[in-house]
Amino acid sequence: MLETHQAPDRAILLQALEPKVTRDACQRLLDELVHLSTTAGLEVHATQLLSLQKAVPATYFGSGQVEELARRIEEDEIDVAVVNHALTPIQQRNLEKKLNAKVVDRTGLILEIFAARARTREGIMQVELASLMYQQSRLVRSWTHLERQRGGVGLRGGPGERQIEVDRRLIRERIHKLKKQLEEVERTRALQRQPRQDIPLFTVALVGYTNAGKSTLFNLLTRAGVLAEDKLFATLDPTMRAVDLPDGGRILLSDTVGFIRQLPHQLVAAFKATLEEVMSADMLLHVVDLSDPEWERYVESVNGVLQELEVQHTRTLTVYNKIDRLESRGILERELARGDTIGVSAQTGEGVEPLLSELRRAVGRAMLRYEVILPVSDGRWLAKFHAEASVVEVREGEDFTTLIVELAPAVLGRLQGEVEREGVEVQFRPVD
Ligand SMILES: Nc1nc2c(ncn2[C@@H]2O[C@H](COP(=O)(O)OP(=O)(O)OP(=O)(O)O)[C@@H](O)[C@H]2O)c(=O)[nH]1
Ligand SMILES: [Mg+2]
Repeated sequence: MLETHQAPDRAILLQALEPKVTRDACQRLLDELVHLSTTAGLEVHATQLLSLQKAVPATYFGSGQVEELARRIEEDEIDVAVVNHALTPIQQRNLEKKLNAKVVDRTGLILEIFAARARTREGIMQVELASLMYQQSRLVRSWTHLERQRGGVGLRGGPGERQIEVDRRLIRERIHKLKKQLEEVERTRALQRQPRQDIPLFTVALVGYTNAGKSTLFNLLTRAGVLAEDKLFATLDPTMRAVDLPDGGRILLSDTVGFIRQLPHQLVAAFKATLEEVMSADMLLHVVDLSDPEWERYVESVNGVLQELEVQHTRTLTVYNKIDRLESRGILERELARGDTIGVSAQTGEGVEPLLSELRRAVGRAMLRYEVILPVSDGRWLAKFHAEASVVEVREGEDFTTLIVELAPAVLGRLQGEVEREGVEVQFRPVD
């Protein structure tokens, strides 16, 4: 683990210049790595692009390059080399030996960030599981690490195959146990969620590239005070809040973990449960940081993940955020002309009213609007409507109360059935 509580580790960030990729594109990947490394609590001392025709099996970079790097690392007293690629366990181990520094690859770095940011029990377990699965493939390395710690004391002839076996077994057992616990947590969550499926609240999930401003927008919309900071992955576990829309009506809004290009596959699997909220949402708000020159590329990555989650057909409104930072509004105007888009600044609040109205319209389209008339004395059914429907208006009469409610078709059917069975005096009338 990177020790973020002490003085930050000094890091050099390395990106290969591959033959088919332009120098500009590689530089942008390196810029993103700077962002990720800072988020992980590293002090970025230097960055370097290294030409690479083909990855070298033993050390990833070529031997001349590695020697030069080793010299620089020693001179500049660098603690960590971050490589913006997936290294094999062998490459990582060899590089650590030759560079005499800790070597972290892209997956390892993202795991570190996720581990530091996990909040809920489920999130923490998911990260541990992903990280154990990552370690499992790297056991050789963690074994050499153990050997170094023991300082060659020679426990029963020193750690050998037997020690690897023991470590392997321990990791396997822990993985097995975690998987079971996670299943249990997920079952409980599914149970807790069940009543919600019946509640006719329109569910909206915020999705988008990391740092796009989802949590800031979420806060603005809910005033819930959810953690928002200028670090990547500030949100790891989804948060859900009810939001009151102008002219009545409520939605359930959920904030989600930021997406990222090439999310390590171990994490995609581990975070599927976290993204369940996205998969069951009625509508997605795809938040885009329009002030980032890379925004188009990020939109593509996010769409890729949405496709993986099989939600590419869910109604999506693209929310161009951070418009307060734009020097010219030309791009914004061009993008807005495409439709199903809106420009906002989650920071200044600009554009939030139109966004709320847009949500209001979406709810209106998805839900049925009914006028319900019930006897004033019937407190039980009044409470039922408040609990199970979105009550837009209440008109108190002398003998009867009239409600304007919005509800999902399935809920309407169920409530009408109950009214009939119980023979209560409740009338429904559609409103357009
Ligand atoms: N100028 C400006 N900054 C913004 C705006 N919205 C968000 N930010 C800033 O952008 C940074 C990231 O915002 P977050 O809301 O944490 O982003 P996020 O999408 O939730 O990020 P992850 O949870 O890491 O995926 C913070 O420093 C915000 O203050 C905006 O409209 N304008
Ligand atoms: Mg966030």
